[in-house]
Amino acid sequence: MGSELIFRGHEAQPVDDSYSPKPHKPWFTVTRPIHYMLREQRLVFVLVGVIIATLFFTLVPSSSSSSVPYESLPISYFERESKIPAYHHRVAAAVHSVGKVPLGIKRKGLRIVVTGGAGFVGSHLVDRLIARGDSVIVVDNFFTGRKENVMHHFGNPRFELIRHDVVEPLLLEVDQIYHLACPASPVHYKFNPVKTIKTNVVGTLNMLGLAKRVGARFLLTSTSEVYGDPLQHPQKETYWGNVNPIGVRSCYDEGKRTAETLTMDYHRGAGVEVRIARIFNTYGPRMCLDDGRVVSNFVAQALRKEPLTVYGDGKQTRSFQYVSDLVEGLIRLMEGEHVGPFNLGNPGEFTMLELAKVKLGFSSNIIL
Ligand SMILES: O=c1ccn([C@@H]2O[C@H](COP(=O)(O)OP(=O)(O)O[C@H]3OC[C@@H](O)[C@H](O)[C@H]3O)[C@@H](O)[C@H]2O)c(=O)[nH]1
Repeated sequence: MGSELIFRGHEAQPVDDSYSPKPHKPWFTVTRPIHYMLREQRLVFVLVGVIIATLFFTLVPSSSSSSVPYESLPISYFERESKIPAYHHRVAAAVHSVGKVPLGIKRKGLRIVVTGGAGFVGSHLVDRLIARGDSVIVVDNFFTGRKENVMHHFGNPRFELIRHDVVEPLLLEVDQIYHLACPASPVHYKFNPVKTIKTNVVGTLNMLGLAKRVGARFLLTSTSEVYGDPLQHPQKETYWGNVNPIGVRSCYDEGKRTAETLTMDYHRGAGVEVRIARIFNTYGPRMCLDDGRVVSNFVAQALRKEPLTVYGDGKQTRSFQYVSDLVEGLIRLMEGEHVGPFNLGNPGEFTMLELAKVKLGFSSNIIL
C-alpha cells in the first residue's frame, strides 16, 4: 500500500486578529489586593503601624552616636562661602544626618578608599576613619609608604590593605575616595620624574574614573607647590601661581596642577562630586611626637636638645602644622559642601634659623 500524502495547506485555519502575547487578566485579580487589605481590618493595622513609626522618628530625641562628633569640629578651614550648589549625595546625607539618628541606632559606616594610605598623612587619616567606624581600604604601592604605618589595623574586619599602583585601573565599590597616592618630598618625586607625573595624571584619572563609575565622592590632596615660586604672599586659593613647566620640580607641581584640572573637569563634565585640598606642609622626613604633633626631623632634633643641622644658609622658610589638624581638615572638606580648592596649613612661615633661634629657643649648636 502506497503511502498517501495529504496536503492540508489550504485548510482554513481560524485566525484570531486580537492576538496579544500577554494573556488577559481577569478584572478580579486587580481588585483582589484591595479586597485583601479591606478584610479583617488589615488596613487599620497598617495605618496604626505607620503612625507609630512616624511618632517614633519625630519625637525620640536625636543622638550623635558616631564616635566623631562632626558638629564639635572647629570650622576654621571652612569659613569661606562657595558658589557651588549644595550636593544631595546619599553619603553626604548619611553623614550630615548624623545628628538626626535616633537613640540606639548607630551611624552607618562608610566604605572608603585611601590611596597612599600607608604614607605619613594617609596613615593618620586612616586611623581617624577607622576610629569613627568606617570601613577603609588602603591602596598603596609602598614607594614611600610603609606597612608599619597601618599594621595596627591588621585583623580589623573594617580594614583592608591592597598593594597596588594607581597608574593601573582598579574597581572597588566605595562611597568615598581620598586620593593621596603620590611621592611628596622632592627627593622622592625627583627620583623618577616620569613616574611621578604619570602617577599624578594617570593615577588621578583612574581614581576619578572609579569615582564616576561607582558614584563615590572624590577628594584630591593637592599641594601648595601648585603656586610654584609664588609672587603673592601668602597665597590665596584664587592665585594661579607662578610655575615653571619645564623645571625639575614640574613633575610634581605641574603633575598636581593637572590632577586638579582633571578633578574639576570630571566635576563639571561628568558630575562627579569632588573636593580639592592644597596641603601646606614641611618638606623632608617628618616625625610625629607622642602628643600627636607633627614636626620635621629638624624640630625633633631641637626638641631632643641635639645639635641642629641647618642646610644652606638657613633662610629657607617652612610652615608647620599638626597632622591631626590636617586630617581633620581633609575629613571636614570631604563631608562639607564646598569643592575647594582649600589651602590647608599654617599661614605662618618661618625660616629655619628663625625656627631654631626664636621658636625653639636655640641660639647655639646650629650647624650651618
Ligand atoms: O606611585 C605612587 C607613589 C606613592 N604612593 C604612596 O603615596 C604615599 C605618599 O605618602 P608620603 O608619606 O610619601 O607623603 P605625605 O603623606 O606627606 O603626602 C601627602 O601629602 C602631600 C600630598 O601632595 C600627597 O599627595 C599626599 O600623599 C606613600 O604611602 C606612597 O607609598 C603610591 O601609592 N603610589
